Amino acid sequence: MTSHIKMIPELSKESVSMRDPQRVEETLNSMRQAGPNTLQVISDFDMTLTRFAHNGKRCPTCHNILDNSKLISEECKAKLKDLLNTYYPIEIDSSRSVDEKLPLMVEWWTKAHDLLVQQQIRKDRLAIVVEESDAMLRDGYRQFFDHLRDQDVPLLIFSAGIGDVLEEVIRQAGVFHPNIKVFSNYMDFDESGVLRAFKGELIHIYNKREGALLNTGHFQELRARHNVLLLGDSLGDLTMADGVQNLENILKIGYLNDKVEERKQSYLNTYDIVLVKDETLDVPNAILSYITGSQ
Ligand SMILES: Nc1ccn([C@@H]2O[C@H](COP(=O)(O)O)[C@@H](O)[C@H]2O)c(=O)n1
Repeated sequence: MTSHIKMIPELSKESVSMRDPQRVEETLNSMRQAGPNTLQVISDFDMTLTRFAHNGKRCPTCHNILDNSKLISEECKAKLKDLLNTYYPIEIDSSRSVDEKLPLMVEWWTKAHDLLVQQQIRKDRLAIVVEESDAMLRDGYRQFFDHLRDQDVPLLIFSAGIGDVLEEVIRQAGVFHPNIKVFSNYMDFDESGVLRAFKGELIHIYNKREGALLNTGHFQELRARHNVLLLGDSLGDLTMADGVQNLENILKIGYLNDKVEERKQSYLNTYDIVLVKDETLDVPNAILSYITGSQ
């Protein structure tokens, strides 16, 4: 193993796999030399910044936080559960192509959002359902968020979840710092605070590239930050940095949470560092400390 990688003991964790450690070393070296002023972090949210499981039990996504809450009728809960049981296996099915999955993912998100809109969800109840949920950020989250704030490194959270719920999760954890920007599906409430639709273009798991290209203003503001640390948990997350201007170095870290054997090769082919069933932010934190010269 090479020297820079040795400097980051977390990369020797059992959960870590790398297709090309040499490339990881070279990228880390360039990013460290360029320093924190040239860095931006782009991260997915559900199952990337949040835990996939805790004590053997699945943790909820933003959608699941609402789906399982007291804001949803029993009948609607059953329908949302049916949708999850139908479409989640498709999302993680490595035998189907993205082209085949894409329309089915649009179908899932659209049907789920239509059901949520029928539930007359009140904006002022979101905080309480997040509080009562089992949502959990990954271990080491405080170090992750606080370090990026302290180093003035912008964090873009790019999520196909629900922006209002996501924001509430990080707000309640006390880490919704001013360096954070969120691209996600936001709820549209009427004047009495009742959900009536979702705003803007739908973001689902396979159209993050289009979402990135719609937000050129954000990437224009960050044009001097040509080094990117990208964190994701699906192959769709790999396109989250497609709007970055003057990209020089990108290091992609992928969490492989589910169907590990079937999917490991495709993750190794596309992510620089693959974290298998790792519920922590230890590796991203160690890499950030290294790049920003804080270790
Ligand atoms: N009705 C739905 C639709 C999607 N999901 C899950 O949300 C995840 C997307 O969010 P990211 O932050 O990872 O972009 C995705 O992995 C779906 O499994 C859901 O739970 N319910």
